[in-house]
Amino acid sequence: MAEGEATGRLDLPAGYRVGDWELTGPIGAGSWGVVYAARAVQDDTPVAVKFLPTQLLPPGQRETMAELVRREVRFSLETRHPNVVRTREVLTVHDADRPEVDGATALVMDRAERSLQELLATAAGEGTGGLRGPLPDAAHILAGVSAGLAHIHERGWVHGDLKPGNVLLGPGGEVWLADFGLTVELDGTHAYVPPLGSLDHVPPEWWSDREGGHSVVRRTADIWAFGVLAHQVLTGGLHPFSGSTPRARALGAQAYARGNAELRLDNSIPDGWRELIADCLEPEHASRAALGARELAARVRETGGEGSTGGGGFGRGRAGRGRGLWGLSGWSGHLPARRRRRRLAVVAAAVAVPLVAAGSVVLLRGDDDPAASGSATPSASPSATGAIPADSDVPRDLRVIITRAARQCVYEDVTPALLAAMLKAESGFDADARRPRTDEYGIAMWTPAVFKSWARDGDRDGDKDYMSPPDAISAMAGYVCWIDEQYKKKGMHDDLPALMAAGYRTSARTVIEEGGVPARVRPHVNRVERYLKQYTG
Ligand SMILES: Nc1ncnc2c1ncn2[C@@H]1O[C@H](COP(=O)(O)OP(=O)(O)OP(=O)(O)O)[C@@H](O)[C@H]1O
Repeated sequence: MAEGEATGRLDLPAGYRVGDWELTGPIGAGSWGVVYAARAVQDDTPVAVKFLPTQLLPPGQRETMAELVRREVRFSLETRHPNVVRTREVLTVHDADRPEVDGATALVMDRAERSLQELLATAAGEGTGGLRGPLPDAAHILAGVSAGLAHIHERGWVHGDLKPGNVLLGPGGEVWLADFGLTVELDGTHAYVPPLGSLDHVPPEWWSDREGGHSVVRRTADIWAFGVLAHQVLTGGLHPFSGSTPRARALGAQAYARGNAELRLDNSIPDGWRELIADCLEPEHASRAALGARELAARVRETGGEGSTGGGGFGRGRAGRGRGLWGLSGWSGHLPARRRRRRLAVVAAAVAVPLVAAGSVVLLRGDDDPAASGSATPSASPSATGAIPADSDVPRDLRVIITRAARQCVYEDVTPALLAAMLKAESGFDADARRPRTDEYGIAMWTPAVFKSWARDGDRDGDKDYMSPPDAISAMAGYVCWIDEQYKKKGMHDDLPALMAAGYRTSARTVIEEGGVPARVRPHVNRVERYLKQYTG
């Protein structure tokens, strides 16, 4: 696509009032919420307000999303612990002038200075020549995370999405776990969740153990995630499984779990920490279960020489420096590798799955998704549902991605078949497609500068990349959905697929101003229509 549009995201001005809180500026957006910095009108207390808009979703998604919001609200309000971010208030926004936020849930939280993810990114940026070291106050951070985890587990919950992005660092050195929309309450020892996760932090069994399209989630998923996170914190960001992409690292973890590879923790990690991380990264759920979060927290404190886990000291050198950082086992630079554990070949029999961002949860139907199996819905024809027919030329691995992306849109005329037809016309489904002359790249032919406004993390690997098909297609769906809405607002209800294809090639404004498909993109739109007809019969 060659022309830009203003972003369709929530865009609230500084000074915007929500209850007794006044926004001061945006902080960032996750997959299903947008976070703003704010202050108390009465006394300037700094807070962060997370907006969770459910009201614009179609009924089916809205219900699921509302359930996830209820979870986040319930857990946030029920929990009081120094290592869990405090939610001060939960509000519903009433603002008829701003439909994009009217009816949204707003969580007012203590404001962090940054996330652990940001700290790791800074550390990676500062490392030179590939040299990395432990984060300052690594022991303090890990003590806080493990104490928060122990508290959550003792309440009968699983965090489900433990990763550096969900660990917040407060202004006074506090370490807070955050993001509970995906937290589940266990029913006995496990719960069932949609099969999604942050690829870098899900345990190996996540890939294999499903029931009815859902995965079992157990506390040991959090323990695995902690092991990965601890390795990252102690090495300035290195993942315990090598590989240049999350998927490659996940494959490494699976090879290790099957007994085909050794666990190779970074040599720079001292022995005490190595033992601890290796116990968290036991390949089987059952052996991981031997390490409860409370014991884990005690071992972290002991290893790191941390006395308490509350606030204080972060960034000021209280914890970790000198005696504490490398703890009782001391710093040893390049110690001999930890004793090799014999790994039995395992077909993962037990499962634990971190939950992931709610936006994705809403969209995912799991393995019962017709697109996932490549087959059409048995009860409705593809032409009626807009599903991608099983015998089409749409590559199998793209079908589920396209279907999920289409479901992100509240409007039923943004169908998987339409997105597939557009992708075929744009790039012929070629993930490496390039048109440097017009600055268009990847499967959805995004112009990088335009992609920035619409970027989505479709594969949940932590970045938004226009060359990644899941990211590019998810962003395409969001953009097309927005274009569709613009037409509807202008009373344009006819021939919407053609108008959407034209808008994607030019812009919604151009199409609206010209009152239809601009002549210069007519050949392209004809192609989209032809492919759409093939897919819908
Ligand atoms: N209480 C807070 N104080 C300061 N910043 C916060 C707070 N809560 C969240 N943030 C920041 O706001 C941004 C969006 O957070 P959010 O929890 O919505 O999504 P995320 O965790 O980044 O992504 P995802 O939801 O996809 O996992 C992030 O940069 C996060 O660090």
